[in-house]
Amino acid sequence: MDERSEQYDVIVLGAGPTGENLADRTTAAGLRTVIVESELVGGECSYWACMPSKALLRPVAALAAARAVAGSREAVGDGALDAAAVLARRDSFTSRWRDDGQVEWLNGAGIDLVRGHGRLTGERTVTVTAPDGAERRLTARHAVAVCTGSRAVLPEGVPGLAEARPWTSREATASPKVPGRLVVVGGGVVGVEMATAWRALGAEVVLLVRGAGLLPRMEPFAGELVADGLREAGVDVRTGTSVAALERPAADGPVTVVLADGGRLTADEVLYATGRAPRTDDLGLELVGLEPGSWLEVDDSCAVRGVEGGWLYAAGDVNHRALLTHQGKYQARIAGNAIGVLAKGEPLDTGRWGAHVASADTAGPPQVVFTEPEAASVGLSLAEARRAGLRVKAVDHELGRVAGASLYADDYRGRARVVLDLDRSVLVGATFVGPGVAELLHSATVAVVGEVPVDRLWHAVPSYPTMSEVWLRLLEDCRG
Ligand SMILES: Cc1cc2nc3c(=O)[nH]c(=O)nc-3n(C[C@H](O)[C@H](O)[C@H](O)COP(=O)(O)OP(=O)(O)OC[C@H]3O[C@@H](n4cnc5c(N)ncnc54)[C@H](O)[C@@H]3O)c2cc1C
Ligand SMILES: NC(=O)c1ccc[n+]([C@@H]2O[C@H](COP(=O)([O-])OP(=O)(O)OC[C@H]3O[C@@H](n4cnc5c(N)ncnc54)[C@H](O)[C@@H]3O)[C@@H](O)[C@H]2O)c1
Repeated sequence: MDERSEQYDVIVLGAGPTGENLADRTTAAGLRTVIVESELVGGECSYWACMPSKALLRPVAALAAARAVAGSREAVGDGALDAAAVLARRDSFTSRWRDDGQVEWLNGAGIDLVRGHGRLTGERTVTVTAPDGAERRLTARHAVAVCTGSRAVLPEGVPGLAEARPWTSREATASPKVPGRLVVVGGGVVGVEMATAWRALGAEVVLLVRGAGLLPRMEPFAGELVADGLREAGVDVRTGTSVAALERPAADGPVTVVLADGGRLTADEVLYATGRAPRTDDLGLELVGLEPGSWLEVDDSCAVRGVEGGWLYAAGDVNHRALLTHQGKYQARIAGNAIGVLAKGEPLDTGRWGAHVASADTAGPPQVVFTEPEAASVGLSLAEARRAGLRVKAVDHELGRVAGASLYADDYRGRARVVLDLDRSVLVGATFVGPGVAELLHSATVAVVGEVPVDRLWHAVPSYPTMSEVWLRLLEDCRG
């Protein structure tokens, strides 16, 4: 070992939710672990993604819920959200972009923190460049885990895009003020959530979607009901619409969005919500024969494929298996435990649902889209199940016909679908769309991941009168 290097058992690059959980697991396994962070401990999720976006969206749902019920509707009247109070609450959820609380957690968990940009400079070796340019060399006895996440990606070849200084998810979640007019490009999760939030906070919002509908990875009815909700809230949703160019002649002036059909829109800000790219461009990946800037391909224990000695791991967004905080944390538990077991010289548990296999990524991870209505899904959509060659049928039910839903909101509108594998009589997917469905999802996740036979699910009795009684109707049709 080089005398100038500091030796650890495990080095974790990136202190987002994935890196923090991975470091926690390896530390719990008795391995001395250091985490390297170039920005804020807590990562994208805490400061520019999940937490601030959900802090902006929760008041929208709370007001909608009050409006949906006679009696409370009269109490809130036509009042708009108090934007200043919502933004202040968002700021408190991001700890005003300070990470002292999370650093305290690392200290308590016994994990060392080194601040700066980490880069591989040899086998099991990382060099960290601090903001002042000082360098530290760290070596790992057992593993280096890359948990560096992803950043927003802007499309290439759109004239004027860079000069227009578009918002990405960072500005959309952290803006200190409500723009008067906002154009959102992209009908994925970031696009629909941020259109929902900023519209409710008072912006005029146009949502431009190049495809035929919103939320293309979910069942088609999810995108349709979310589009209805956005339109009812006053968002101008335009499908089949592409941007040809942007013009922002004055740095502090408005931006003009030129559409492919020749139309023009003027806005104060334009948000590009067009997907993510891995933060692997300056990581020294070439040292291990990998392409800088690529997603890191891993096996089911999150070990990076093709690296001799099996010492390099990648978990969370950076491996592109499932760009969700809960899946990153799940992979972190799997990979952290795997590193711990291998360090003891013991074998991994690699069966389909083994302790060291991130099988839930491939079964179809759960996801909640916090729009109004909410959309929640787990497992495969009907189309995905068919593409996978399964013999399936979809069973649908209008949620509003369930007593719990009709109590939840007057004129409740929502839909549930389960996808039944006819050969095994288990559910392989479920989708719920409607106000307040987020908390319904975990029951479906347990059913899908547990591969619980429909005849046994029949004995899982939902409480009356909750929305969960939709399970009774769905299961009746599955059995019938
Ligand atoms: C607007 C928005 C809303 C979202 N909402 C949700 C949601 O509600 N629920 C959900 O499950 N998911 C949500 N996501 C996705 C979620 O944010 C990501 O899946 C999650 O942050 C991934 O965690 P991670 O730890 O892999 O990466 P990150 O959170 O990106 O953390 C990576 C960390 O690595 C650091 N880093 C990068 N390179 C280096 C380096 N070379 N050296 C040192 N440090 C480095 C970064 O500074 C960062 O702190 C949302 C995403 C966006 C954009
Ligand atoms: N509630 C949640 O769980 C949540 C919330 C936000 C983000 N996320 C995660 O973060 C990730 C990133 O979200 P996202 O919405 O940025 O990405 P996304 O991939 O979900 O959606 C991007 C959308 O932009 C469209 N697009 C791509 N290039 C385009 C272009 N040049 N012009 C117009 N449209 C274009 C795509 O067709 C796609 O529909 C997602 O994988 C998501 O899972 C999760």
